[in-house]
Amino acid sequence: MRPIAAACLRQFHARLLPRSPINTILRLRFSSDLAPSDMSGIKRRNEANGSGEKRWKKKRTGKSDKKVGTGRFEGSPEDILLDDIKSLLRISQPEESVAESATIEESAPETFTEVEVTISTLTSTGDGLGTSDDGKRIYVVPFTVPGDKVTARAIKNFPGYTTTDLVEVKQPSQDRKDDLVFCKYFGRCSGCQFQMLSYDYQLGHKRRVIEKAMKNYSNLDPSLIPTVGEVMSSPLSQGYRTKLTPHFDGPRKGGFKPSDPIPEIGFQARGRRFVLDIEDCPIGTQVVRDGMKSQRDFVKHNLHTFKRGATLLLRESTRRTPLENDGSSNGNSEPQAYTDSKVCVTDSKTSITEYIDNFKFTFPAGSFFQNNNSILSKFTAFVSEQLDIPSEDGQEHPQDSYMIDAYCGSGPFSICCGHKFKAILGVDIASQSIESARRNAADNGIHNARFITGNAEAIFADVDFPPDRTSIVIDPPRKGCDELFLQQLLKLGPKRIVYISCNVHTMSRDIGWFIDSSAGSYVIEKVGGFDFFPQVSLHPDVITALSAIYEYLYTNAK
Ligand SMILES: C[S@@+](CC[C@H](N)C(=O)[O-])C[C@H]1O[C@@H](n2cnc3c(N)ncnc32)[C@H](O)[C@@H]1O
Repeated sequence: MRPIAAACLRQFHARLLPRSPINTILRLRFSSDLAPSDMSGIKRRNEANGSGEKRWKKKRTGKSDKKVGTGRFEGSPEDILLDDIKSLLRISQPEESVAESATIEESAPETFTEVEVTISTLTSTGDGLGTSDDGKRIYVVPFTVPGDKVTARAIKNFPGYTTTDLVEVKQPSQDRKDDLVFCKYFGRCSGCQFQMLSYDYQLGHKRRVIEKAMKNYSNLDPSLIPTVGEVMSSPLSQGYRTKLTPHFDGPRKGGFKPSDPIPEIGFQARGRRFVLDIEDCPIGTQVVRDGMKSQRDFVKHNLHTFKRGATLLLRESTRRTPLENDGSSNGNSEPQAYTDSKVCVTDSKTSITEYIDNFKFTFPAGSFFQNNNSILSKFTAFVSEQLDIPSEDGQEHPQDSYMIDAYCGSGPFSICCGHKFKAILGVDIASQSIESARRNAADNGIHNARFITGNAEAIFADVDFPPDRTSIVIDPPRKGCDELFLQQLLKLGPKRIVYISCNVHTMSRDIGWFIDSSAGSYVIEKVGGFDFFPQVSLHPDVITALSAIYEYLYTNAK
């Protein structure tokens, strides 16, 4: 079950730098009642990972566990937060003393007592961090900004750090803009924790998260990492989400009874395991917000029909009606060619429609499609440009070039970028998405595309495109690419690779492995971000797009 804001971001330690004991020790996971910003799946994660204290004391094995291979780094929010804590601890006290002696008790406050904290850092997960007076303990304080002086309530102690609730901002940072907060659930809901930051500040922070991720998790020499570009803003910073999934809990057995009270219907409460009742969510598009109200009413009036708790689906669908050419204008010089009307779909099997520019996409409401339509036009245009293969003598994209669309979903890249390629091959593990991709390609006049269902690496058995005239776009889920896929990609050696990710941490891991393994055959040309999730930290908050250019792999072999 996902709360309102899914997320993404992460880290690593340069292989060329010495790894301190604390690096390894800190690869523990949260085992608290609290968790970082994305609370989804926390129960399962806690059960799987055991106690944080044991993990803290885990000894390093001497092997990097952040490379492709066994025990590879998964880029979870817990790992990322812990690495940020580790960095701050390292600044405030000698590494050895932290690594060897950290215990829960050391300088730990009593649970539920209040502490005064000055926030010095904003983590990649979106939490503020401050150090205790003796420098031996870090306080993790949600909804804070570097420079804030706050009172926080200790919730749970771990070796070296304490998770807290924010009680009061005693002296605000100059970067805190509380008048920007637009949602009445701010501070209690687990989503949209950046509302008190200007949008420019949010974009700057997300850029720093990408920089940190590439530096810490790619294992690459810094000279191989280009300057991280600006994070491109979303045209809409509120009212952009075309999909919301509020949920409610229910009895484990026997279903709801007529006498049962109406449960809380909403999103995970910040730092708690219960659902916060949410009547309205202003980051949803208007039709999705309206749908939320009517679905809440539906649950209230039909509670007895639910056997247990449920996740509600609210998904925007667009009906586009061509206009008669009556000379009316949309305000630009171009006459308006259509009108769009929106409806909210709540059945996951119902087919819905979205447009990116004039490209039309239909897919089942429950399947994957990007949730912020407002940014898709400039994002797909950017990806299209990165896929271009410069010809020998200039900038022109050769006519006889080919495209691979790995993790293609219902085909947005094949369709928005595919017109300039001679042939396209797409792959996705979800057969439903592949059916949609085939239909969408046909509907949009892309007749040279073939889509196959399977693991991404299945593409390599099927592809016969000449590598030096092939571009590939890779858009994996948050866990990144499988090792086998990366190995075969390296073997194929396509001319251009555009890696897109909603988890910059696993992306950095994969790209680091790839660049390193290519032994100079590939270089990273560009790294930057697109802010798909304004107001939100981590999951999925920034989509990163990176392009690597093929230099000479296989040149001599052919
Ligand atoms: C982030 S989505 C991207 C989808 C598409 N590119 C888009 O922008 O709509 C990741 C996609 O990877 C697919 N996927 C997950 N694991 C996969 C695997 N092992 N092999 C191939 N596809 C996979 C999912 O079904 C999903 O469609």
